[in-house]
Amino acid sequence: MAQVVATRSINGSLLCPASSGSLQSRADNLKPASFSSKLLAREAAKKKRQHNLTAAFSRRRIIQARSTGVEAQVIPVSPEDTPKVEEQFLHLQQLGDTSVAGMWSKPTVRRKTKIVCTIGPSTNTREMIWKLAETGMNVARLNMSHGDHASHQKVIDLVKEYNAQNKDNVIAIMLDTKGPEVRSGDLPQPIMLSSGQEFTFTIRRGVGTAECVSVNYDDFVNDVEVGDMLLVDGGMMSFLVKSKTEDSVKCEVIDGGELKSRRHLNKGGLFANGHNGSNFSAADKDWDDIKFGVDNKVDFYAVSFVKDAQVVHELKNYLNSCGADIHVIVKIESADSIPNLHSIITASDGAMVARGDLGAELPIEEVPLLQEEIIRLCRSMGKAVIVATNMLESMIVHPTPTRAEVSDIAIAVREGADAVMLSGETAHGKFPLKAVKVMHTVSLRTEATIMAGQMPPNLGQAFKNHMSEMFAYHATMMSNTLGTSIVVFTRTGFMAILLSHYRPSGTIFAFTNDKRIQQRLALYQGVCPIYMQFSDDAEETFANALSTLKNQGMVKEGEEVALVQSGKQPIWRFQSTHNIQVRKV
Ligand SMILES: Nc1ncnc2c1ncn2[C@@H]1O[C@H](COP(=O)(O)OP(=O)(O)OP(=O)(O)O)[C@@H](O)[C@H]1O
Ligand SMILES: CC(=O)C(=O)O
Repeated sequence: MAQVVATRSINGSLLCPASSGSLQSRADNLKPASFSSKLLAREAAKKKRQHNLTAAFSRRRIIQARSTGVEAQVIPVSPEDTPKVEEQFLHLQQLGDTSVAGMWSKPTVRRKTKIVCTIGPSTNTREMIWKLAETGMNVARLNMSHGDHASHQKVIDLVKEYNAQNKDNVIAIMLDTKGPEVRSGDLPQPIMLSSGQEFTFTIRRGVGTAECVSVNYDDFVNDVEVGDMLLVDGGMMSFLVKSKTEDSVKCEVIDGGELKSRRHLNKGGLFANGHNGSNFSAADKDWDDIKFGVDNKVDFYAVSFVKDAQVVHELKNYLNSCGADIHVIVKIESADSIPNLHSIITASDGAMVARGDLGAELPIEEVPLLQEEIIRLCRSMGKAVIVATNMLESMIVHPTPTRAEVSDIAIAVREGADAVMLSGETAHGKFPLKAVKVMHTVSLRTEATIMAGQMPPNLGQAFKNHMSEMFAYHATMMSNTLGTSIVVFTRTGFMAILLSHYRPSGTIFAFTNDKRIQQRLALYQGVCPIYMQFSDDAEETFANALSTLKNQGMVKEGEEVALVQSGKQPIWRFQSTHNIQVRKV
């Protein structure tokens, strides 16, 4: 039986949310901060800040004390990247977040758009994983094109250790497959190549000199023609093919630069015979990596160069056969995938706009249009969507971003991405923590200007026959109208993910009794996942959840929350199947 319980009367029409006083005041808060309002807010916060900073210092001391038992690790980043405590919290206060002293003060709480960080040499230590998590990382990405299983294992273990210690702020793990890509081989050190000089790519293994480097694709020589233009990393360097032998391709450097190890090669179009979306099953390394992910119970696979839905079905069948509950994010990065976008996304749990390769395979001017389209499609289909690559590229070497990069993040947030991703910025950049902080601050600021109720027009349509979708829709409407957060109980994550797709303006506090689900939910826009044992009694569980939120400073005494109990298999079926309530904390 469906039941809707409201413990207070709702004035005004749901269709005219602006008539609600609480919404109006929230709208006022969302207005872009003027200089004067910023100054007033600063004045008012001045006293509080003194107190908060003292608390922040003690919290930092606790964190430092926790890590003192750990063997010292070399952090290969600039010392400037270590944020000063004051600096760390000031920007939150400027954005109106005055709850910086509590354990829930972690930036993840208020920000809705999640941050994916690629872990590499700059960040693969215990200290840096901890710092990234405290600065705002929600998902740790492991790129299987680099490193080996031992190095990735170390990172997975560290993230799991962090999660075990910080139960309120868990980090999801995403394993990004190498895919059927063409890469140059290892070099003892980067080599400088100048325009006009000759350079050779060879299919011979293990070559890495100043004149010649190996390529990992046996059909490379057959696939390349004299006159072709080879692009490194999507165009950072380019090479004109001048001649071929049985095992090598001689080129003239057109756009020179620094060639490093394992660089991505494109042909300004497609390589044939499987590179650029070959059958996924053809890539043995990918299967080894997938199994590695199953063994380590990662949360997501990001699958490279998906060209059709078959690849996703194949992977999902495999995961079912070994009882692995891992979600599949398809990377949209090959020209072949574009005509099949709808079926690929339907088969998956979400998509990544992998702009690096997308911009190498298709004209770059198509990338922003495709980004908008892929986000729109994912949101209308209730799938997660991540925007990736070059978001803060200049911060690999500089401590501040370009203004264009800041706008890029703001656009992805406005378009409604679940997450924005950092690649080289956190993997091998000089300022990984500053990059996360910029992403956090820009996302938060942009979100503050987005008005409630911007759900995709056809989302409700697609789901209108399902009871839980109807409840997600109405819970969103109710919480938007009243200006409350939403509290939801979920064993599979389904209901929390569903709510996230409706993009309610308040936080979705998702209580789950499964730690893996808590981790998975870290990717989803607006969801704050909380682990809690459920009791047999629904009422007792609700009360526990509300007191947890209150005790941790997530909601205040007297505040109202919209509480949703629904889903494919409601938890307390015998008590009530579906209900939405408004409760006073
Ligand atoms: N696990 C790792 N070990 C060593 N270096 C890494 C690792 N992960 C990333 N890197 C470095 O960081 C760079 C940026 O990471 P990113 O994940 O964007 O890889 P990419 O090779 O540039 O592109 P793609 O995402 O298409 O694989 C890499 O080119 C590599 O130099
Ligand atoms: C992320 C990635 O693989 C790309 O942008 O190509």
